[in-house]
Amino acid sequence: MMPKIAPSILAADFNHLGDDILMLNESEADFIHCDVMDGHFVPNISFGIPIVKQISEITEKPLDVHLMISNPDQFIHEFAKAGASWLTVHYEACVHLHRTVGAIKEQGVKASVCLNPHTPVAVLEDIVSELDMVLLMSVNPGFGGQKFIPNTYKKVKQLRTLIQEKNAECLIEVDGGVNYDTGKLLKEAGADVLVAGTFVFGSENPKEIIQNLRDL
Ligand SMILES: O=C(CO)[C@H](O)[C@H](O)COP(=O)(O)O
Ligand SMILES: [Fe+2]
Repeated sequence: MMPKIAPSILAADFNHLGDDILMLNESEADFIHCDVMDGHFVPNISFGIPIVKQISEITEKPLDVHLMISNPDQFIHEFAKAGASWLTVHYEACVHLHRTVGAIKEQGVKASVCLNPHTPVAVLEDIVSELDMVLLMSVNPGFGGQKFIPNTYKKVKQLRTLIQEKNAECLIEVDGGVNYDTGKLLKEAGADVLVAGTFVFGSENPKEIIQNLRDL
């Protein structure tokens, strides 16, 4: 199956963000990945609710919002109202993960949980059946343009096995350091959605990169 592609606008030119969103409307992108960072859960600050809302006003693509924030429960309603179609919270940021996942679904938004590179897939055993997607970080969250961590391939395979064992219907998304080489191996390992920031927006022709990633 063709992987879905979620360009991360963290690597877009924020002086021309509107143009980049309109360009993505014309592309084969499946989602727009929005990286929200709070300077507390991760050592960087990106953007928040107002920017997500403005993107939602001009995009034709579902917004895949990756919350790298402490205490995400506090903001679920606001991000849903701002136009998120998917909300991803970090396992490491949630004390009552089952409650948080329920709160996302109550908003009519698809629920996704993210694991940092050091967090084993096994922690999802009792929640995976409730999820629409799992996001595996293939870099430490906080910055774009980092080097892919190869241990991720093993985690994709372990997650695929867990999803099958539990009869769950849950997509596997991978985020960080995705390019043609890592993307191909991720697809072979069983990934459904590839996030790509630097590789897409660092290129002269982002639409072609998106198309090629889909066709890997
Ligand atoms: O969540 C993220 C960083 O925390 C980004 O989505 C990720 O890093 C994508 O960027 P790149 O493709 O440049 O590695
Ligand atoms: Fe991300």
